[in-house]
Amino acid sequence: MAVLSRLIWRRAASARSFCTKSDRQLLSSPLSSALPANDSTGKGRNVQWVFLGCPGVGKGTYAARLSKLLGVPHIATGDLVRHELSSSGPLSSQLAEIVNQGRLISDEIIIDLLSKRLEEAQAKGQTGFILDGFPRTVRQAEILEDVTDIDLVINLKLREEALIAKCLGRRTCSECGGNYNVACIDIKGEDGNPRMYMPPLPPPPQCESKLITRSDDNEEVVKERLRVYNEQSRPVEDFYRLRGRLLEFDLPGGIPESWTKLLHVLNLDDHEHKRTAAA
Ligand SMILES: Nc1ncnc2c1ncn2[C@@H]1O[C@H](COP(=O)(O)OP(=O)(O)O)[C@@H](O)[C@H]1O
Repeated sequence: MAVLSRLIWRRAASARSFCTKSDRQLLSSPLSSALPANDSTGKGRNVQWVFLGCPGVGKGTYAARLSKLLGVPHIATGDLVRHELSSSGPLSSQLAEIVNQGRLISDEIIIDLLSKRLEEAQAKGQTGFILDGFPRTVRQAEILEDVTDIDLVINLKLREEALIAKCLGRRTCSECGGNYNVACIDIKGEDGNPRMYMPPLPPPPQCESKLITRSDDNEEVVKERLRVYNEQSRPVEDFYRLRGRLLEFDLPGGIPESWTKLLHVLNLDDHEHKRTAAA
């Protein structure tokens, strides 16, 4: 196991006072001490952001777009877990059982997977990241807090009926890895809530026959994941709210509309214009 993983886990497993100063320096170095490729924070490094939100809300979609825009890696712990599942390594069957029941895998395993991914980023000289799907428990948030200086936490929000439909409509192309959604969500406005319309995101013709559905995207498991989110991950929102770092974002509709609004609240509309003009 990599040094960082060992140290982070030792940190997680022990009391706060356990770590020596040199441990602390080692712990934080992969995330924040290398020279920045692009200092977009004024802190001598690139952005270190987190996406929170229920299953199906679109964390992956918007985190991937922002990471491209800001030139930082998009690190999704769900992808790290699925990669491990597909590797048929020793952990694979243990993880499959947990994921397919809609439960969370242990803090120890997820931190180990994340540490390895962060070390790869460090080796490439990357100083920022957008995390998606981590932290999911208050304990994970505390560990992250000890080793990084998270700038911003974006909490994506959508009505529950839309979340379930979106999870059930998710498809991935088994060849190119592209993500699509076949659900057409149209919830009429009532009780002061506006109408919510999210058109499908259909695959291109060459992917149509190669679409696969995640094994945990069936109704029973999605409902369990939502229950687990409310029980174990909702308190993470309060963790960051209390620290003044939580940005609440209600998705207004489909991707074009939501992306424009998100860039606006993040003060990044200009960034997008410059990038499009330079392309
Ligand atoms: N931070 C984490 N802690 C524990 N388990 C995790 C974490 N991230 C991902 N997982 C596991 O991987 C599964 C898939 O994660 P993800 O793709 O992020 O799903 P979702 O669509 O529910 O947001 C989760 O249901 C959980 O079992």
